[in-house]
Amino acid sequence: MAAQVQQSAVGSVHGAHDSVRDREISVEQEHLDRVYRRLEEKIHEAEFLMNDAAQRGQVGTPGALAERDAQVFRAGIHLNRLNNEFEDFLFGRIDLLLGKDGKKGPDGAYTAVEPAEGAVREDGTADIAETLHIGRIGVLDADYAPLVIDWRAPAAAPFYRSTPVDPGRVVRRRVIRSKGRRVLGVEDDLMRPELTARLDGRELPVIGDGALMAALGQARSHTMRDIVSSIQAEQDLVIRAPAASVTYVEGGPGTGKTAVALHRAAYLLYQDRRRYSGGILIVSPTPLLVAYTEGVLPSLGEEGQVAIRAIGSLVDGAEATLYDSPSVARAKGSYRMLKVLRKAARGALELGTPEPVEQLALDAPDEDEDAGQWTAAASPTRLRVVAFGRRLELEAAELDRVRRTALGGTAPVNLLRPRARKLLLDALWARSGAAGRHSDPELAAELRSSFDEDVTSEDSFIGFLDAWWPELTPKQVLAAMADEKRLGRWARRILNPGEVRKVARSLKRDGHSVHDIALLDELQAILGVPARPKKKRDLDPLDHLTGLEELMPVREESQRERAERLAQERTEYAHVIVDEAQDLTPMQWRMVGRRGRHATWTVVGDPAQSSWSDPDEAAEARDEALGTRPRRRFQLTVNYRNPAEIAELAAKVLALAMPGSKAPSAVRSTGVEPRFSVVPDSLERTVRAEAERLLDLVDGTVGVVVAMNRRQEARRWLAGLGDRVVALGSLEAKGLEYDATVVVSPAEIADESPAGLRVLYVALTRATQQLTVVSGDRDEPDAAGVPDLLRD
Ligand SMILES: Nc1ncnc2c1ncn2[C@@H]1O[C@H](COP(=O)(O)OP(=O)(O)OP(=O)(O)O)[C@@H](O)[C@H]1O
Repeated sequence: MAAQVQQSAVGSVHGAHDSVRDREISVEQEHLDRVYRRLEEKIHEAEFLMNDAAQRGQVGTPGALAERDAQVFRAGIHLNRLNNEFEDFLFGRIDLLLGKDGKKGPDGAYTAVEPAEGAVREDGTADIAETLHIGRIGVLDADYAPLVIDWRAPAAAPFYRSTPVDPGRVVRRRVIRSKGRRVLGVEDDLMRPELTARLDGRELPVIGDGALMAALGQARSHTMRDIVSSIQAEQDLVIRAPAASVTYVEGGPGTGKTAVALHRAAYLLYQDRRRYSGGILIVSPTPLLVAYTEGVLPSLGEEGQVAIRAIGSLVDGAEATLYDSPSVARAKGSYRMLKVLRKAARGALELGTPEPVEQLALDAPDEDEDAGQWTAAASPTRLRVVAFGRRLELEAAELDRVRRTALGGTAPVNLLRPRARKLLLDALWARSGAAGRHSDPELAAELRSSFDEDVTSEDSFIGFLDAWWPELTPKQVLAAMADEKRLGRWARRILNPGEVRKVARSLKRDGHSVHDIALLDELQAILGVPARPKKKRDLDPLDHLTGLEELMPVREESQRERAERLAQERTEYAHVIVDEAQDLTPMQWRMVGRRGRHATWTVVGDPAQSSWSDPDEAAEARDEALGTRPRRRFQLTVNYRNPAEIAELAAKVLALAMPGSKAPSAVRSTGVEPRFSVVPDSLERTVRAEAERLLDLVDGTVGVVVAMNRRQEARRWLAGLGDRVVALGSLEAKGLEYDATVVVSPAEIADESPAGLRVLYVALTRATQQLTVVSGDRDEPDAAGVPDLLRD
């Protein structure tokens, strides 16, 4: 295919400059054409090999064949997806001075890549010795020379790590913007502006003001974009950090923690696909953030092995749909709940058989309408059986004793049932008087075993055991806790009476809160699941992964379906990434910890944005979940989201919320100051008018953030304004961003919970361009409308 030279989108006002830009675009276009020609060749090869292999069966060593086929076949898949989905398959280029690669760092990237001696002449001139193109996947030409280097390969690291302060061999770093097969533009950053560098005898041209600024200024949609073409050096260090142990990342709002976490998942898969076939779990705070970030991994060519799940969706068959008030959340999230649950799981046994058992099973997702009510047939208080022709009976006191002894075991409650059964038989045997009948131990044992058989085959015994030691499900126990008196008993000296009342009331509601999900998971561990005959299931292709087989399921099952299926089947993962980690309660840390007992971890968060009121307790739980694995700590310091004007305002709240902590520095300024608006009469009219004004000003999205208890009415305020604008409760705004935001009543948000100031800090840091703060009386605005909380 002939190279197509594309016209620059920029007009010709700038004359000579534009012709240089056009020439540079056409240079990149030629390269992209070569890449596509090569990909087409590979897809043909792949089809040929596939057909050939199908006709002739396996030839050669299966591993080697499969590996080779997989490579070409993967190229085919990528080509299809490139044509359909990717806007910028090839996105970067670096022009390098002559040099020798230095030492490899622990992450496999070259760390000390300095120019060779003599690469820069004394007069400040130098020649470009090597040019590398960077893209979403690697492509080699027919001679195995790289046409495109995968962004995750060590050789691509200088594209991200080189800075004017520490340029290494990189002279010019170029971001290429393309759509499908068409190059649309280029943006250059000069890493060594002091040099006069030549490429093929011509001076190296530099186009544009840098790609980062161009990316940051773009309008936002309701889905996050990948940042693969503009990852910054400090972020790249985190993405490529070795997987072993725990990678711990802190950074203020907008420093790219979520973006980095997602790119890290893609990087880890690239590094060691086989190891991570055990699955990567990304835990996100809200379903909104899951929906916002879901597209990033597919855009990086990865999805199958990564499950992104909200913290309220980690337990299959239960989904968080409700919010708890701060005081209920505080009780349910705290470590104290562990003791309450242990007591409840044991206490629930005494309540007898829940009715109907199946309807409340944890794995019956659609049938939990009764979760708030505990309808039980009372636990039997007498056991009557006939054995060896005699009637035997155990009364309430004896049954109680047996139950207490059985519960003295350390196994999960449901797994103690065999022990309880054995103790019942012992008690009945003692009553039978048959114990001393034989002195010969063998005969005595025989007699006992026929006694046991006699008793256990009786319907009355079987029925009794089912009612007296029913197999409990987590949902049943949680439902049993909705009774205030009962909960009061189980939580004596653990929760105060006010907490008992509120927690019990919250459990009466139809549905579960995000905090209930962690309780259900804990109960599952406390109760245990008795072994059942395993269901036959199809062979998991990942169990026998070789290059080719890995790709086969793509045809029968979409990547997404496969990811969902695997996510459901999996209970433990090879790597766990926790986003917004500062928000996890102790009980949630326990839940997440159970999913990564043998995993390596990446934990990203910002203590200043924590909505959990007791950070010390949460830190203790986190340390317990992460165990003694060594930690590698990183700090992200640059705010890519908020313009300086907005970051400065938010920093005032940070100073109140966490005195002494440092806000990240904003990377850009827009000259647009935040706007302050007071409510003259109707809050609804003020907010709606402001949202309309902002919708006119920005191309992308507008978020209206209100206190949690106003979110329903706020949705009504905005009715009919279209889907570019959304209303959010303050806790729902976590991790999201909008072109413009309206923050309604800082005082209301701050007063809503003990962590209210930190929640307000989150709300104020969501905007990429414009922020309006609307104040009511409670905010005590000054003459300029600035609320008390945001004044100097
Ligand atoms: N290197 C980068 N190039 C371009 N955009 C970037 C870069 N790093 C971050 N961003 C953008 O900055 C914004 C903030 O990123 P992200 O949401 O990952 O930050 P965060 O640290 O998780 O923020 P928060 O703590 O507020 O949730 C996003 O729009 C992201 O795409």
